[in-house]
Amino acid sequence: MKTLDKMVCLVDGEHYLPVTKAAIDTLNSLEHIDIVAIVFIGGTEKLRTDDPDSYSKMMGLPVHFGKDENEIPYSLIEEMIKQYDADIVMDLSDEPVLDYTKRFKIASKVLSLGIPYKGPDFQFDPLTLYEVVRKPSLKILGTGKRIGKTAVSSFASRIIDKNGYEPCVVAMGRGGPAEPEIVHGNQIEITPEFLMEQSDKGVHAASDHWEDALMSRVLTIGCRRCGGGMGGDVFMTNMKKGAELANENDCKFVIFEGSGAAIPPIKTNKHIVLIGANQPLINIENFFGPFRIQLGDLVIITMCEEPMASPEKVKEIEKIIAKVNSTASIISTIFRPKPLGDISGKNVLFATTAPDGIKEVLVNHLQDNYNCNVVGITSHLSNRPLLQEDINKYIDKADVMLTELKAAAVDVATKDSLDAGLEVVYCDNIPIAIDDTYPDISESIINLVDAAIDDFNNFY
Ligand SMILES: Nc1ncnc2c1ncn2[C@@H]1O[C@H](COP(=O)(O)OP(=O)(O)OP(=O)(O)O)[C@@H](O)[C@H]1O
Ligand SMILES: O=C(O)[C@@H](COP(=O)(O)O)OP(=O)(O)O
Repeated sequence: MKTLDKMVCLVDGEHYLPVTKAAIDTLNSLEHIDIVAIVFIGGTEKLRTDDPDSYSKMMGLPVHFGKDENEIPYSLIEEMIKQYDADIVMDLSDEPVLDYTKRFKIASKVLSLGIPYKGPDFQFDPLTLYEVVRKPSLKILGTGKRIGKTAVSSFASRIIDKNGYEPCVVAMGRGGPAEPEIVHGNQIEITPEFLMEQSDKGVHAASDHWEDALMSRVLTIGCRRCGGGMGGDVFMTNMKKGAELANENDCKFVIFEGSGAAIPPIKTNKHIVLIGANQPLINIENFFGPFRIQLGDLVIITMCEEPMASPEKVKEIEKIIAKVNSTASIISTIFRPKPLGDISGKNVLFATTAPDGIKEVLVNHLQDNYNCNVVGITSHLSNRPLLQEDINKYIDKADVMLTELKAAAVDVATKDSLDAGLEVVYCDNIPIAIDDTYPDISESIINLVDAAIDDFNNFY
């Protein structure tokens, strides 16, 4: 049975008023729709009156106008949703009043108020947010794949753990398990041989929860997800079950980690949003980039160095974030590799998913800081045939396989190396602020955790 939807309609002056009125009457005649307000969003070509009273009289419903007829009244739309406690916004406007960018901006505002935004051939739905966590929590989400959510999540959980908050991480991924899987990263030793055993069982042993468990040594819960909508909702996930497991387990703070640009469908107290400086500006500034940015209490921009991004591009991204979300702290960062084992004096083959253009920087960092000799590097960890070629090329010269725990790290890199008698050492990626004008990353994370705990205590 359909419930009654309180609807706010967006109309313009490019439509002849009787045409708009006919559409409004059609909608209002449907039993499940109750139009509570109309917002006039611009356009003058067929507009005979811009007097709200006479327009409202003609429509037989309250019509609200913005202050400037040449601007889309975004705030007025938000106000009307709140004032009328609307359930849905229906867009009866079109070009030239609205273009794609303006429509995405309206969509972002409507979705962040938790209701759908609908037009003749589209509907965007708000995020699914299950209210299941019974502990203070935060989520880490991002604007794309491989922009550093796992690296930052591992870094954050280590800091949070070190400061005595007893965290656990619930991660979802497209290679995650059918049932949420608990990994006691704080208790078990995750060796290459152990990961091989997992991989031999047919599971994705480089999935994010294994990486989190290995890098941060805290309890992690691995979940799966399939599909990712434009606003970040997923088609299918077992993360709600994962959250319920976190409730039952021995931890006091929960970190939910997104996958690609998909957002954990769990209501949390605070949000860290990650943006890759390598991503096209259009995806950060347009579409549902701003929707994600506005969720952030802390926004971390990753990969803020050449060749991924020029200093000018990083500044531009910072400007976009500050415009969309003036209250969030922003930290621009780079990643540097940190081996989890001793590689000093060794000949190293390094396997990574980092872009080719940064290879030399990574090799120099490893050689300068870990007293090793990098005999080969492959950036093809996520392309099995090319990875195999690179491994064949260098394996005879190496004593150690140093690899990120991602993609084909276990089933190819670890397997080949163990077979060839090499030692396998896994490698973390550490976020570092690009200069000291930015807030300290660790301090910012701890402040956010404290704020999440306050928020949780106020609510309960
Ligand atoms: N200096 C660097 N410059 C650019 N990229 C780097 C650098 N160092 C590491 N990287 C890459 O950054 C990426 C971080 O990956 P990570 O798994 O943390 O991202 P993610 O957002 O969690 O991805 P997913 O959506 O798969 O969960 C890796 O591909 C890593 O190789
Ligand atoms: O399955 C997972 O855990 C992650 C990461 O897998 P790797 O790419 O690290 O293997 O995939 P995603 O979140 O991008 O869907």
